[in-house]
Amino acid sequence: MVEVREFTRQEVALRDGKNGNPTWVIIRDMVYDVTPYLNEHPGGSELIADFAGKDATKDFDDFGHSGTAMSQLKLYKVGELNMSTDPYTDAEQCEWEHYNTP
Ligand code: HEM
Repeated sequence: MVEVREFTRQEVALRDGKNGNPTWVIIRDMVYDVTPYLNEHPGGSELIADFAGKDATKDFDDFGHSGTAMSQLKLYKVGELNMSTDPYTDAEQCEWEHYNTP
């Protein structure tokens, strides 16, 4: 069985694109290293760089990215968010679930 790598939000936050760090983003509980994609992004590198080390789910969805964008994203997956250590408080978690529930 392939082992899924899990990361906490704090671990992802260390990959903030600064000081030579890679640029990781969280989208729907998945963790992506989009460093090689920054300069290929049709919306420009800045829009993604703003979310380096952070959760970009809402903004990614708000733009209404195509299926192509979603499949591009898959190429950069490095793991999943470790939900059991998620530091979100209950209230934040509710808000999170609110915009992630179809
Ligand atoms: C992190 C992974 C991301 C990937 C793989 C990605 C991929 C893409 C792709 C493939 C397109 C071309 C249109 C389409 O197929 O939908 C696109 C366009 C665009 N994206 Fe992203 N995107 C990402 C993140 C973001 C974020 C976080 C934002 C906003 C905060 C953003 C804003 C935009 C905008 C504004 C365009 C339109 C550019 C234009 O047509 O002038 N993207 N993106």
